[in-house]
Amino acid sequence: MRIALVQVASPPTETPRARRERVGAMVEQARGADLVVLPELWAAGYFGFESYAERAEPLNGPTVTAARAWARTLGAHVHLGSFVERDDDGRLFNTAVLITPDGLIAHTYRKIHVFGHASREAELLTPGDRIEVADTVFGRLGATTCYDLRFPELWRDLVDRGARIAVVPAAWPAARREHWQLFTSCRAVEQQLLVIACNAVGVQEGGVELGGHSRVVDAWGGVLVEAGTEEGVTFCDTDPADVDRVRTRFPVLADRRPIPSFPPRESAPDPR
Ligand SMILES: O=C(O)CCC(=O)C(=O)O
Repeated sequence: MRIALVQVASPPTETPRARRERVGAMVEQARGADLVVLPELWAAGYFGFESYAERAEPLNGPTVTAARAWARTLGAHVHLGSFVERDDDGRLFNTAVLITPDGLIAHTYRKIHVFGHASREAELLTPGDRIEVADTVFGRLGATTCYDLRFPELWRDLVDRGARIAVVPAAWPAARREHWQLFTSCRAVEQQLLVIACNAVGVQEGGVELGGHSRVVDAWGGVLVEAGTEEGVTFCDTDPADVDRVRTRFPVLADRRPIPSFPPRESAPDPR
């Protein structure tokens, strides 16, 4: 399996159409990959909160339509990262989408843990309330988006649903890059998954610098590839069956035990 991580910048002055065309040309450089992965909210720009409403689109809007065409042209799966989705009731979501080489939507995931620290995402977007996995030629796959990396219970749920691969689109700031590296490695080892994590780069609204360092981490914790802080395409070759080999050789997941809850959850103190 050849993976291409497409690290994208979203400069505030660029128009949506110009960005789609520029990113489309970058995706073209990923030709030969089986799975092409992009970051979180690259079309709107994660920190472009003022434009979320204006740039929100339905699932058949310009961003997903462009990504479906890229998938067909490359004959590859394209995980478009995520985009600001507007549903029929006018609610906005941070929605990740996987597209097959035929241009069909194989999987969507609306980010559950919307981010509210020096971020207006939690104010503007509705959190998702569903976790789903998709059966692909690479194995069963799920997605979690950026801040979701900090919530291992979501990841364990993916494992319980049979996921072998987790794709993580992100707009993770450079200021917390060590956390990004730590959590992507940690989730891979703890959940025994192949983690494919694609981050944004560049400086966005408010002067926030995104951290790059998109990476692929195998189920043993090996960092198979790690990009730098520039825009561009980074390739990684791996065998997704390695996940099963790790789970068989070191069957931690089979050793799980029911955990008695103390104090009872309803009387647990507020940790803040
Ligand atoms: O958790 C973090 O430090 C970054 C989260 C974030 O930027 C996001 O969810 O978009």
